[in-house]
Amino acid sequence: MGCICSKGTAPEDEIDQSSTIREKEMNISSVQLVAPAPSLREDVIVKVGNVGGGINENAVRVLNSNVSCVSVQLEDGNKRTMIIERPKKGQHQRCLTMDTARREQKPLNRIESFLPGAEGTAEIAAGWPEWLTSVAGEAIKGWVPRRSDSFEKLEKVGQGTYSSVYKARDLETGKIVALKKVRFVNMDPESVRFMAREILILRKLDHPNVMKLEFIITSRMSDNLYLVFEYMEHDLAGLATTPGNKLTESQIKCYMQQLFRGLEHCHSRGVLHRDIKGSNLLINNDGVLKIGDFGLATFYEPNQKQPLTSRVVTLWYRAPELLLGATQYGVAIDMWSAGCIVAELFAGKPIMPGRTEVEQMHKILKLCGSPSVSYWEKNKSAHSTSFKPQHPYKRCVAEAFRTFPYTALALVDKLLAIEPEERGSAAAALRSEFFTTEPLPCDPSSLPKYYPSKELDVKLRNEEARRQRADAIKGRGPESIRRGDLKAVRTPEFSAQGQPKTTSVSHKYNAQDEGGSGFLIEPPRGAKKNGYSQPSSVVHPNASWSKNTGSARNNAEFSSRQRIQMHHAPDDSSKRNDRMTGKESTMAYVPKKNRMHYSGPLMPPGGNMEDILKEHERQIQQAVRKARGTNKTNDVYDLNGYGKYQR
Ligand SMILES: Nc1ncnc2c1ncn2[C@@H]1O[C@H](COP(=O)(O)OP(=O)(O)OP(=O)(O)O)[C@@H](O)[C@H]1O
Repeated sequence: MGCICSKGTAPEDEIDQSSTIREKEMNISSVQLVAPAPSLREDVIVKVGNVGGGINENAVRVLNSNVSCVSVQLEDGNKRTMIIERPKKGQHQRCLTMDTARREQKPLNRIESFLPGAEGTAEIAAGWPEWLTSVAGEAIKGWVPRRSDSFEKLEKVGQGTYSSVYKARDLETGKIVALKKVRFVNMDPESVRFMAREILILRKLDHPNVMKLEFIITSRMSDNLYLVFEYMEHDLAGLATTPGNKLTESQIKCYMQQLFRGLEHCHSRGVLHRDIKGSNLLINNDGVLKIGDFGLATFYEPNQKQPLTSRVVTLWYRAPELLLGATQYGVAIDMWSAGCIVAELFAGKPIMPGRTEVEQMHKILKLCGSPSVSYWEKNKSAHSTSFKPQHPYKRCVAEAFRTFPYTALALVDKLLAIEPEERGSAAAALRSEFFTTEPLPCDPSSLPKYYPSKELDVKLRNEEARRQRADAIKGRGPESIRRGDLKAVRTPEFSAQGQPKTTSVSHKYNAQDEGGSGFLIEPPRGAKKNGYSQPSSVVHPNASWSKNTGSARNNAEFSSRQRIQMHHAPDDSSKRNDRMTGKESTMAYVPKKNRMHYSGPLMPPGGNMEDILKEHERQIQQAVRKARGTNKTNDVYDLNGYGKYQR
């Protein structure tokens, strides 16, 4: 049993300094979800008891304006947790209370369900550290943090670019969970905002095929932040590459059906994932697939004018329009990635393992054919000049995948349409013959139980194999062609003018007016400055991003020319974040002949793509041979075919 009160006017300026809450018993039996009590700080509550309110009113005066959830002892002897809502101008201040007994009966972590969401006035920061509430208040609104000592860490199970993932036990429920420890350096507000975007998006989604964020762990005293998810034993990349594990057609259909269902849900909630790939498709021992890692996801609206960044999606799964620098795009980019995955599962290897953006685009054109003249017109950008092949290519999807079952080929053919509009929606994919004809998708519960087979497990397995070949291998192959280098980068979106947003830290996230991001334009999540470790796939146009950096260089439309300038006329003093190590390194001038380019459209405008690619491949081959200490052509990549898995 609890109560809700609404009493007394509280002008906004007064509440900023302190808050007086009065509560009056009312029946709010609809309150189901109750937060654990946040710790009570004595300096917060100066008076408990009647402070001038009417009869039967209890009141507390709260001094600290950041505190919005307090625990108090009422006159009737009951202990109560009071969650303070800050009123809008002219509105009454309200507080919500619930008694301890009820809380103990139902120790849930969410309080959002009884907050008047429609009114949007609640601002809850119960026990959150200030660095988080001040920057990411909206993302944690209505939630209270779980305490770290309520989980037992078991082992590390994943290492992402931005996080470490641990298997852990929830000591309250005994359930095994995954703790994703988010890395921040210096608590930079920008990296906190990127993380907040991920949290906001995860909270908006609720579907069996989408990873659910269950809790967040932190405390007032802590700099750490853990996101708590259901524990998933596998990921699709790991399963697909487990030796001897050949998926049947109906098993592939089962996984892909779940992928498209999850995508359909994300898209219906206005969320683009922007990094669909096998290692982000997590699978549990019941065969349930869930889309994970929403670190690159964004809110979008079909006709939104706000440009989005094109520097998203891991290279092998990146749609051609993104490679061409599109800043207005939609669900079709996720559909393209999904098409690459369907084909990969049937082919048994990634279908377009490009090492650079130029090479990726070249592989796409070789497989999917040259687009129409109007396509180039539509996607006119500095990039398109570089990418446009001199000779038209014929589409050869049907030929390349002739061994695929007919319905799979038809689906892949549709999803790998060069024109985004032709790829259709996730709902349309689910209605396709692929899912409706024999063999039908099997039931997830009928899928075999596997040994843990995450990308990390595969990495460890491969490392072990490499060690065994140690005699032949002197050192490692060029870092740039390892899969890690193909990672997309977490980037902010751009304001309509392409200017860095100057949103103040107290500005609330608003997917509508912020063009989907709601964050300041600052170094991409991953750039050294913002605290996340540096991701790998891009060279930033402006190596030393800073808050005051001019807009043009931060513009989503920074041209390939700018990147070309970085490669071809590097300033000795300029620095860049090393894509492989995450460390800042000086970009020294290298004589043109010996320079190797691993990322980004590297061609001067008007360059001959075929020649450059040939030279590029020759250099990579040479480097691989050198690294392996052998002159024999290595088996790392089949440069004419589809290549082998590299992890
Ligand atoms: N819920 C989970 N259960 C088990 N393992 C998980 C879970 N979530 C993530 N992992 C593992 O941890 C790895 C890293 O997680 P995630 O992809 O979310 O982090 P990231 O820092 O965004 O990584 P990336 O660099 O791939 O974007 C995953 O590839 C996966 O193997």
